[in-house]
Amino acid sequence: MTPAARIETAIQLLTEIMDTPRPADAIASLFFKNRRYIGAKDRAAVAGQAYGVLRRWARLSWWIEKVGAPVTPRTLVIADLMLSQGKTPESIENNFAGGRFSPPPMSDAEWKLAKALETRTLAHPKQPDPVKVEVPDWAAEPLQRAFGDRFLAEMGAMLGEAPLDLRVNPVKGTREEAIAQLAAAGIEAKPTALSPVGLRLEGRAPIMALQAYKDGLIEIQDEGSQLVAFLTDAQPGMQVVDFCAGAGGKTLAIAAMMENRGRVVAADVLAGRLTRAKERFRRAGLHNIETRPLANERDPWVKRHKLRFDRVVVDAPCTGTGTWRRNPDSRWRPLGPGLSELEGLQASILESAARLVRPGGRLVYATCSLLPEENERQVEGFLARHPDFTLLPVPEAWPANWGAPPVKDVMLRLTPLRHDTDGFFAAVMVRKDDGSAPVAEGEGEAEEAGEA
Ligand SMILES: C[S@@+](CC[C@H](N)C(=O)[O-])C[C@H]1O[C@@H](n2cnc3c(N)ncnc32)[C@H](O)[C@@H]1O
Repeated sequence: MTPAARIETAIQLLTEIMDTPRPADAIASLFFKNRRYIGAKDRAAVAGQAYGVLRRWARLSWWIEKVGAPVTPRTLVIADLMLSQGKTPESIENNFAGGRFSPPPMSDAEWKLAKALETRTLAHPKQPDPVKVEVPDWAAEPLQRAFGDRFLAEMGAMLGEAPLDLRVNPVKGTREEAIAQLAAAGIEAKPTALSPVGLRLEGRAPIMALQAYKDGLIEIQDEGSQLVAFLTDAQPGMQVVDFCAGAGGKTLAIAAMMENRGRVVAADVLAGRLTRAKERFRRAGLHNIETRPLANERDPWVKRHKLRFDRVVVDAPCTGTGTWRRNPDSRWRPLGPGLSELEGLQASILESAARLVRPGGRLVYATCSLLPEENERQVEGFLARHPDFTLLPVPEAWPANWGAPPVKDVMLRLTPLRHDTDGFFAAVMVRKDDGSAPVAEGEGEAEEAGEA
């Protein structure tokens, strides 16, 4: 592809991302699937340009609006070429030559924009703090309140790309074996600092094409997500529910901890996600997982199984503010419910799922959000309504034989700045075992769960 064709294709991709209410990753993957003639290097360049704009969106938009131009995929790319890539207006004009494989010629407003940005840099001291660190309006106030004078540093650490983390599946092999297999494929992987079964790769690698992946020895999972799963301290033989299992990232880690013994129920309201998760369970060689599609969090299955489970995980739907490095588009186009709707849903899911926990059992509440409204406030509210639950500090919840706990705090709050993981929150609560809990109804309804 010529540089002009790459620019035009990036503008097309960006237009699809801005116009389609789906995650950018899904849109990009379909975009390239429909254009198989685009080779790997060109694909990387086109995606790099489009994602670069998504990562620099607020600062680019700030400049475009300052100059009085409309914010469009074309002006965003023009501003990015000027401010991030040091191009001149003339060189951009040369690429915007029209014809089959180039962007149509620049309008007067676009030319004026390019000229106005000559000698400028992306950052400007007059940019408001949220613009400097690419924080959208809907999240600025709660994040500023949460981080105080660390706001700029914490959010600044979310501007770059996330590393690629893997989790080694102990059912299939050791971390050393995985490192050796990756090295044989020319991929350097280093042990993660906090997860005892994690590996970190700098840069991208075609993981899914590797034999180690196909054999289930490695899975893609952020180190923070691995740590949340380990806080269950799920033991072989236990009964566990992963209430918001989704595509099964944490279910896999939990079932592997249990060495394939006992039972894990992967539940979710999206049956399609559970179906996709089954393939991952199979690849991982895990046979102790059942799937349970739920109509909603108050599905009658919950009542029928109350007080039955040793461990219940609620990995609640959330704003995903902790994953902005991976999903820069989610800052600008939050696709699910808004914060206040999520707060109600999170409380309702926690309330219902808690019924499943047996006396002495654990309830792990987690999000990939950095917002206290979705995290500490939910846990505090739940504990105030349920004096039969108490908080178990992270160092006490952490499995005894898994090395040092990742943090010394009562609740787990991971951020890219401080832990070099995605942003994650988790709190572990235990139902008191003092004989005051109601007795479980009926027994042995395992056969009701779907086959994994
Ligand atoms: C953060 S994602 C889960 C990610 C997953 N645990 C993992 O580690 O890969 C939250 C999940 O909650 C599910 N969910 C949304 N509303 C729900 C509800 N009312 N009851 C149960 N699950 C729900 C969503 O479908 C989504 O899969």
